[in-house]
Amino acid sequence: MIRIENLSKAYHKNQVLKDVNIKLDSNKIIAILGPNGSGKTTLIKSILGLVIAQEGDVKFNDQSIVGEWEYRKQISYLPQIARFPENLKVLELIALVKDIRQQEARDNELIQYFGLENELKKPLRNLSGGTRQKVNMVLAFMFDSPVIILDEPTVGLDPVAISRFKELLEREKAKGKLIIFTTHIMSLVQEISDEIIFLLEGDIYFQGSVQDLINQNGSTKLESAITNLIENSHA
Ligand SMILES: Nc1ncnc2c1ncn2[C@@H]1O[C@H](COP(=O)(O)OP(=O)(O)OP(=O)(O)O)[C@@H](O)[C@H]1O
Repeated sequence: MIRIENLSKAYHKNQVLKDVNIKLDSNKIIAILGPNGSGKTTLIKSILGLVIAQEGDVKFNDQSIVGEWEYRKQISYLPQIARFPENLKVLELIALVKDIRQQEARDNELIQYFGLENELKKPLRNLSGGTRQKVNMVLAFMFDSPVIILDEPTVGLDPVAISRFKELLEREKAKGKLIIFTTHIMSLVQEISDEIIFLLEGDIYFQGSVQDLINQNGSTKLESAITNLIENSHA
């Protein structure tokens, strides 16, 4: 579905992605992992066309995304930090995004699912951090997009909301979608991902299943397998 081919991106002298090659297929939940500053958000933004790489290409259904924007209608995106005008009310924000996208939306169902009924008339500046993230969840899941990209989706969410989020992801995957997410919470990765892509200093250090990573790095837990992976890479 998505192919990243020989992608290199530098911000001035800071080489963030180095000749990255990845294939991302439907019907999977894929976790992009790596230490702070390893290039996860840059990689995601390259898929979305928000970051322009110096070299390489991103193909969506075998077509290069360079100069294209129509393909974006097939992707839903939850950014790491969502920036919207603070005076907008929740209901107005949802209406605005629906208006821009012009696609059928299941916002009401998700508002109930995340218990946001009493927040709809509040301006964004009055929302708690977790409630903001629930609103972002509604925006990310309300269109029936074949690809869903989530940059640190569980930040600020309480345990009930996290459990609802996981349930939602499984349901979306069952529809044959491709779900890509980043997180620093290894228990979440172990629980829900089919595949891991591990980035380190702009290189792909590992791509495969959680079990393969654990087996390769001689540990029983994902967290220690990743620590071993990083330590071995500096050896
Ligand atoms: N717009 C930008 N201009 C200049 N440098 C940038 C820009 N965006 C990111 N960077 C740099 O690129 C590198 C990778 O950043 P990126 O946000 O992709 O990392 P990340 O893996 O998502 O990190 P984190 O886990 O902290 O979210 C960092 O060194 C960062 O400072």
